[in-house]
Amino acid sequence: MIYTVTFNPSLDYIMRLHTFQPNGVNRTYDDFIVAGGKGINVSIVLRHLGHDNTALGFIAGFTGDEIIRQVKQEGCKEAFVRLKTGTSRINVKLKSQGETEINAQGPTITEEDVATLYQQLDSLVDGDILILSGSIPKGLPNTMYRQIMERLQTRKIQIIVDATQDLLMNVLAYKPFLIKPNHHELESVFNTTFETEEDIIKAARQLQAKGARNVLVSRAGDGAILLDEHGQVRTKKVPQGTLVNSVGSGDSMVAGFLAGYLESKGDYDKALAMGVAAGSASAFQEWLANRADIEALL
Ligand SMILES: Nc1ncnc2c1ncn2[C@@H]1O[C@H](COP(=O)(O)OP(=O)(O)OP(=O)(O)O)[C@@H](O)[C@H]1O
Ligand SMILES: O=P(O)(O)OC[C@@]1(O)O[C@H](CO)[C@@H](O)[C@@H]1O
Repeated sequence: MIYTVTFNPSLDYIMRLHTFQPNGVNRTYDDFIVAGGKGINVSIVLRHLGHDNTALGFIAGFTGDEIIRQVKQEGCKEAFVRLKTGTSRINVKLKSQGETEINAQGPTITEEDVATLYQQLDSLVDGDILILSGSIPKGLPNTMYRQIMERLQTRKIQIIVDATQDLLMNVLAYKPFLIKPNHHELESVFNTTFETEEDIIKAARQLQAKGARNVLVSRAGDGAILLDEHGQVRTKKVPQGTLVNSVGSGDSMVAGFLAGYLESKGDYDKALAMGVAAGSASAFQEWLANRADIEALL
């Protein structure tokens, strides 16, 4: 079974404005609200691709109810821990001349809530796949994902981590199956700016040396680079298309990569191709791509 964990789900409020003026009254010409949070996006795209999965994580308040409704509507199973107080966050995505995102902090998660998630994770068995994706709310340590991996280390569970900074670096010793930093996240890990593709590969190699089995670096409109567990470096350009909404394209890439890997029984060329196609298919439309959109780009 495939499980995703989203510690900090959201409703994404996508607003389109002709121009965005700070300190003024701005009005949208189009807006909509969709369930979000990285793990949830991965769950939805996996489901769109025909892969059953269960979304785990923490949900609170009326926003949480709407997130659950949408997750179920998309056909995903869910077993979110319902928090007793607070509300799941609303993240604002402003699309005008550029893209501005305002991601809220999210509700407080108590030790008791985390213990409930641990109990759920204790039921995972050999062969399961777990995706830990996105930020964690204030108050939780940046060792959170590492603690989960430590707890599961005696079982043969493939774990994918999409996180930034210490939350990501702390898991490497536990040999995640896949990590997917974007190139800006990789730059900030190494506190540098990449000039060439070779610079990116060098940095990704260092993460592999620290334990990550596969490193997939996404580069938005410049495609992606995969350093696979067999020592191969593969690059992929994006297909032609018009950017409509890039929110969730990285998560779509993770879902596409995993689906491609599973469907091809471990062929990394196919996994990378499906990952890029899924990322771009979502970037070229208002929301998360369907299987037909992804196959068309493949
Ligand atoms: N402008 C674009 N044109 C074509 N494809 C794109 C574009 N932006 C993103 N993609 C596709 O999506 C993939 C992931 O994009 P990106 O590197 O922006 O991930 P990310 O930063 O994790 O995204 P997000 O956090 O917004 O979900 C890219 O590798 C590419 O396949
Ligand atoms: O604040 P985080 O957890 O880093 O990112 C949250 C988020 O920006 O990620 C998704 C896109 O990848 C959105 O659905 C969501 O709003």
